Amino acid sequence: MAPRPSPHVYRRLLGYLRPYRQLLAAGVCASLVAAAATSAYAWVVGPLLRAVLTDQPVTVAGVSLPGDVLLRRLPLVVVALALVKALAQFLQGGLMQRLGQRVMADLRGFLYGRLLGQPPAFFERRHSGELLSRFTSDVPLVEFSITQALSSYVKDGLQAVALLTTCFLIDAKLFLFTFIVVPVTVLPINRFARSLKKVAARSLQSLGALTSLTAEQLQNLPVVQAYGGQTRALESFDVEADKYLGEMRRSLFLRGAVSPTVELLGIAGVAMAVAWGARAVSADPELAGRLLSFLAAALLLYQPVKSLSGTLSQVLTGLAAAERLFAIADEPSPPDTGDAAHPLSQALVLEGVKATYQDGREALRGVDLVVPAGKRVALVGPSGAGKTTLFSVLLGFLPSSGGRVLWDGAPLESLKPSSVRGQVAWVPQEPVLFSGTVRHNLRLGRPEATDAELWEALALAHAEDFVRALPGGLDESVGERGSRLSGGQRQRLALARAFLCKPSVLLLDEPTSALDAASEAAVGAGLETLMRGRTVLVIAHRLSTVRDADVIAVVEEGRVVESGTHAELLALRGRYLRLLGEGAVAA
Ligand SMILES: Nc1ncnc2c1ncn2[C@@H]1O[C@H](COP(=O)(O)OP(=O)(O)OP(=O)(O)O)[C@@H](O)[C@H]1O
Repeated sequence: MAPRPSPHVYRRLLGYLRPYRQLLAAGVCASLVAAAATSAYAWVVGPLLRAVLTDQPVTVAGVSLPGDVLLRRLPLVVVALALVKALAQFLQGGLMQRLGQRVMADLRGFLYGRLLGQPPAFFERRHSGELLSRFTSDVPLVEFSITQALSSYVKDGLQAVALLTTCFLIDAKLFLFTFIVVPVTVLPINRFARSLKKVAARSLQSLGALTSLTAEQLQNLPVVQAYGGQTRALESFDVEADKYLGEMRRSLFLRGAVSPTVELLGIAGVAMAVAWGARAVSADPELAGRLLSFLAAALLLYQPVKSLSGTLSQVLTGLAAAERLFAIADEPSPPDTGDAAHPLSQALVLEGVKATYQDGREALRGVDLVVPAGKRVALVGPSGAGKTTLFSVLLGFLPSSGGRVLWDGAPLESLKPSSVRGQVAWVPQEPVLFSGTVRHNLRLGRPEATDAELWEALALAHAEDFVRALPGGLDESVGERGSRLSGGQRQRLALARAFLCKPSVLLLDEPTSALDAASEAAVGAGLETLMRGRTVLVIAHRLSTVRDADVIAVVEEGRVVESGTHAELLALRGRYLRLLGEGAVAA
């Protein structure tokens, strides 16, 4: 999807403020107080300086006061104003930061939620490193631009408006003369803004590529090292890093140029005011006090205007990042709607099922298969035949491009995908564990499971003894991807997790490789218990599994080419026999 234009993105970001209207209102109030206090400085500075420089009585707010009274009272007023301003700014900063943080937490949660709903095909098109860079680089940029922008736009914007109004009220003619330059500043800023946004988008893209490259090389470092690929890895890193540096150089140049340009134009305006004012004062000495207040207000304008122009460049970078975030979040995800799937009671029937990957490869070319409820069907076939693809279709990860899958007679598309997955337990060949405790890993499919249920599942998976022997028991941490457990132990935890889901259908990619004989026996015993009484579709790697199956389906080139019992298929003396001869199924 093409990135949306930025006004839309900005409006969309502002939409995230809606739930926090009160916080925003409180922040704006605090800013108003701070802005009023800043303007009041300008009003008192002129009379104060006049009282210091001359002996004559000075008029403040229509009251004529002698110089010594003014000198006694005005410093107290200045301190009081400073106090009010400091307090208001402190409040304003805190409130706006809190608001920005909440908005960003919502945005981050929204993005993550959208990612979690995407099918595997979405992730195949993107590098995980690139997606990570959205969280690690883009989200903080948006966050910074929102918190900074809110704070600065409200605080500095109000102060600038208050000070400009003050200048106008002090002397309208002088105001018009001085600030004639203001519209002139808008033109270069606008040009800067457009170029800066383009450069920011390019540098973010470049950073994403750099993150992807680094993540992939580091994740697979042992292989990179084993093949002596460090130099090549470093070279490709340097190429990407140079690209990123080039984009950043352009971005920093533009960012650096905004503030000085605004500053230069502002100072030119003030210089003109001084020149004009000096001439006007010689004609009208009464103007001197007003001129001092005017200049004080104009100089006080310097800080908010400088801060606003700095904010502008951050906001533009943040907008470019937000555009990238929304482009990802707006990718359509398959809807989770339809009828609820009930436990399978009759059969799972596949009629001419076809499936094509995004690159156009047709991995299933018309699979016909009946999996009767409560029976075991073993899939055998050479590597690349389409066995795993079949599981992807059944789990709703890959839509079928032809044919039908019927769940007790109901087409799979008519059933709610999450309810089908609720009925199905998928045990992949390589168990997937997450860093966290044993309990955390077991509860993946059933977060509400009690400890008693966890122990029951562990016992059924033949994993109870080893978990009891762990110092922390259920609270023992398993390490990243379960690295603190053996392969067999990881596999048995994965089985216990499947038990907890109480599935009616089991999709099993039989775990055999990388297990020693003792582990294999334990895992095999757990598997046997898991399969008992359930409808099982198993990608078989062991002869015993194939022999025990009620139906064996031989898959080749995306089709079921033979099916029957072990004895029937042996008698056929066809593909099955040849597969056994080729060692596709281990003894
Ligand atoms: N994500 C993908 N994108 C494109 N093609 C794919 C993808 N996954 C698998 N394929 C292709 O689809 C075909 C079937 O693959 P599949 O993984 O289903 O085979 P398999 O029978 O499970 O093989 P193995 O026993 O080696 O795991 C293969 O030609 C494979 O290259």
